[in-house]
Amino acid sequence: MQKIAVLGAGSWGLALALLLNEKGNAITIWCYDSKEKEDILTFRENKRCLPGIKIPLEIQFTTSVEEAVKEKDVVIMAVPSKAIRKTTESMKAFVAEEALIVNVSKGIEFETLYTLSQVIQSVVSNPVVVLSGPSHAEEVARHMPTTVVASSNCMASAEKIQDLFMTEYFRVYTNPDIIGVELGGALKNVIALAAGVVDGLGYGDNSKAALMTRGIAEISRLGVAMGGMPATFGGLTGIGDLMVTCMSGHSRNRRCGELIGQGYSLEEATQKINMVVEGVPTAKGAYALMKAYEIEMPIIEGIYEVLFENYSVQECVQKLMNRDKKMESFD
Ligand SMILES: NC(=O)C1=CN([C@@H]2O[C@H](COP(=O)(O)OP(=O)(O)OC[C@H]3O[C@@H](n4cnc5c(N)ncnc54)[C@H](O)[C@@H]3O)[C@@H](O)[C@H]2O)C=CC1
Ligand SMILES: O=C(CO)COP(=O)(O)O
Repeated sequence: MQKIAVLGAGSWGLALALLLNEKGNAITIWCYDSKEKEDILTFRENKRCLPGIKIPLEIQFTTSVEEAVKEKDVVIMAVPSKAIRKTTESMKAFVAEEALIVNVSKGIEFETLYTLSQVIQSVVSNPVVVLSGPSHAEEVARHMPTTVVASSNCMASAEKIQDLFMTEYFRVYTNPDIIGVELGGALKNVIALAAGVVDGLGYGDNSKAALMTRGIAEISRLGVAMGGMPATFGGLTGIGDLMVTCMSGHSRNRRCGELIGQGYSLEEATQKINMVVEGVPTAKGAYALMKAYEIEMPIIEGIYEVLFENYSVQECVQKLMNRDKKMESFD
């Protein structure tokens, strides 16, 4: 039995907490929002983001970071990417030196262009493991077979997390390529916004397949330039996560793109979804990385222009389809 803190009471934090609770661990969940905590305690459910999933009484909730992380063996970071640095700073004084930190959030810190494990590692010296892959909370919470990857610079830590999370419905692989794993998980959210635009515009499967295929080419081009291994982008945290996010009815990023394709503004779309849409801030980081590494990433550039430079989705499609003719390439 491990003592585990889960920081974040949204859909992913809760789904993973339920799994770890089923395996006999002692779970304390930190809520950022006291109203969210009260609602969860009243209904034993988070009706905003994981309706219909009951939360057992033995799972504890607190709004104190100190109470959540003190004397815990494992701390799971399940807050939005923009809050990773602040949340890590707030737990620094209380987290045990030997506690394993598991990041399950997906994004890039815009100010530093760090991956999220790099952000955590810049604040605390605990070993950090990233858990990523095609895994919607709504399905994991209903025990639907799911596969993910645990990645770390320390393989022994990745293997501990593999053992901690493995169940009959949740299969965990390890992969030592942490930069490749993190970039795949973060960047696919931007491509998923584009896939949603395809749905919103009423285009078909041809367009979606094109976006996904050329999207993974863009992700791996940048990922390899940043030190990732090419094979990682063909794996669960690359093409696997891209597929689930671009095709799923659960995907917040795809749905946000769909609303934008239907004519809603970015603000209206994110308000309607009322859950974190990581592709939006990540588009800014991805665009800056594209410039910094001088990599061609036309889909990511197009989404950036739609979100932040007032381009219409029609202009974006036209620009993509009328680029200079070229040979198909994957590097
Ligand atoms: N939902 C899913 O199926 C999956 C989500 N993820 C990732 O997990 C992370 C969390 O996503 P979800 O649980 O879906 O989000 P959510 O929108 O369901 O919940 C976010 C949680 O963070 C809290 N929060 C909001 N602002 C905060 C702040 N400034 N500081 C600290 N906490 C704050 C909210 O109160 C809420 O408990 C994201 O990076 C997402 O990409 C990864 C895999 C699957
Ligand atoms: O990362 C995810 C699934 O692996 C969640 O993606 P969405 O935010 O698009 O729902």
